[in-house]
Amino acid sequence: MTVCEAPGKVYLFGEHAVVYGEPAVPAAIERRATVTAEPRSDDHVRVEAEDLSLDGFTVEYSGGNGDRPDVDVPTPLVEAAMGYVDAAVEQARDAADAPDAGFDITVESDIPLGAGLGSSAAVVVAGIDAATRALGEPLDRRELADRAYRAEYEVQEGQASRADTFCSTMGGAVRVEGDDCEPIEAPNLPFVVGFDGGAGDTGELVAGVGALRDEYRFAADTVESIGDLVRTGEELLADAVSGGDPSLELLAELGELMDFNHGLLAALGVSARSLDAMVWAARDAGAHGAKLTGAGGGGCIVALDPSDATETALSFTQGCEEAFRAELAPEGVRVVEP
Ligand SMILES: Nc1ncnc2c1ncn2[C@@H]1O[C@H](COP(=O)(O)OP(=O)(O)O)[C@@H](O)[C@H]1O
Ligand SMILES: C[C@@](O)(CCOP(=O)(O)O)CC(=O)O
Ligand SMILES: [Mg+2]
Repeated sequence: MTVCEAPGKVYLFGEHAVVYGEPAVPAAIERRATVTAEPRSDDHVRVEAEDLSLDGFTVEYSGGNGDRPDVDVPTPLVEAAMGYVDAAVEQARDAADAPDAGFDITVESDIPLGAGLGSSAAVVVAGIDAATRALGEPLDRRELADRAYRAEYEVQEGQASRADTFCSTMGGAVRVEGDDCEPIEAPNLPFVVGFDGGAGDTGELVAGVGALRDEYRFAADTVESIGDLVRTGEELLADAVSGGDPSLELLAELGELMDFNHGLLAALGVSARSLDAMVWAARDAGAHGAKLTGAGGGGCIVALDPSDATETALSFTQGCEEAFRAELAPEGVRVVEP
């Protein structure tokens, strides 16, 4: 039995624009998805994913030949829910050259689903790592990140960047621009997350931005402006002391860019009333800056505040279901010793 856990992430800057080749800076946070993989003697894959519905469900299906599970829920629902785990298993089989490998898989996660904290990437990264290790074919982290990206790309029908999967694999803060992915040094940023209890559809939201960008020159310019903003933010981070507490001046400058980034994302149509309400509650409480994180449409915002004021204010904000401090996760995917 092999158990691996991989972190979720927040975007300091650059989501959506990163899909079109602009740079982005996500940072891994200490909320993790844990995947257990146990090889089976047959080619079946049995998945237990308690978080996927209120009651959870278990499905079993066979490998490689397109068989779908026989369960008591509509097939599109199962496929939507199972897509990422399925794609992770396929990548592991391919990497280990074991097309008929079967697994018992268990997924547990404290990353809310579809809320912009990268639950899908964490599940895919931890899943591929656990399954390849279970087959005795562990991957190096670059290959793991690459295969996890391919899994997300496939499930999201070509609408994915490498940002989430690379960040979840490596941990810490990373910079992604097209195929170019590098860990970067970053100070210990005081992230506070507000979660509205809802979710957005990543594929649909990415497609919406794509359509605007195709239709209007000014929408394409907005995407490019996000890229300019990210480059400005990167310079600020490069000048900061890595690992230490950031200066108030740096927080103020990063916060201003986060506010700007939120405005540009809202212009691209991916914010929501609940996200705007949480962003304003954070700013009113004295956060240095606040923005939605991830695909948007609903889900989470991220604010910068070393004090407790933002977390407290968010917890009293109508429409905010949960507020929490998100510690930077310096370590990416890792094996959990039983
Ligand atoms: N705990 C989990 N168990 C199984 N699948 C999960 C889990 N968490 C996330 N997923 C998969 O990831 C999908 C959500 O991914 P996505 O829409 O990209 O949102 P995000 O990555 O922002 O959380 C879920 O619909 C599900 O398929
Ligand atoms: C919108 C996007 O930039 C980030 C999506 O993040 P999440 O899946 O909502 O956590 C898409 C991508 O980069 O693949
Ligand atoms: Mg995702």
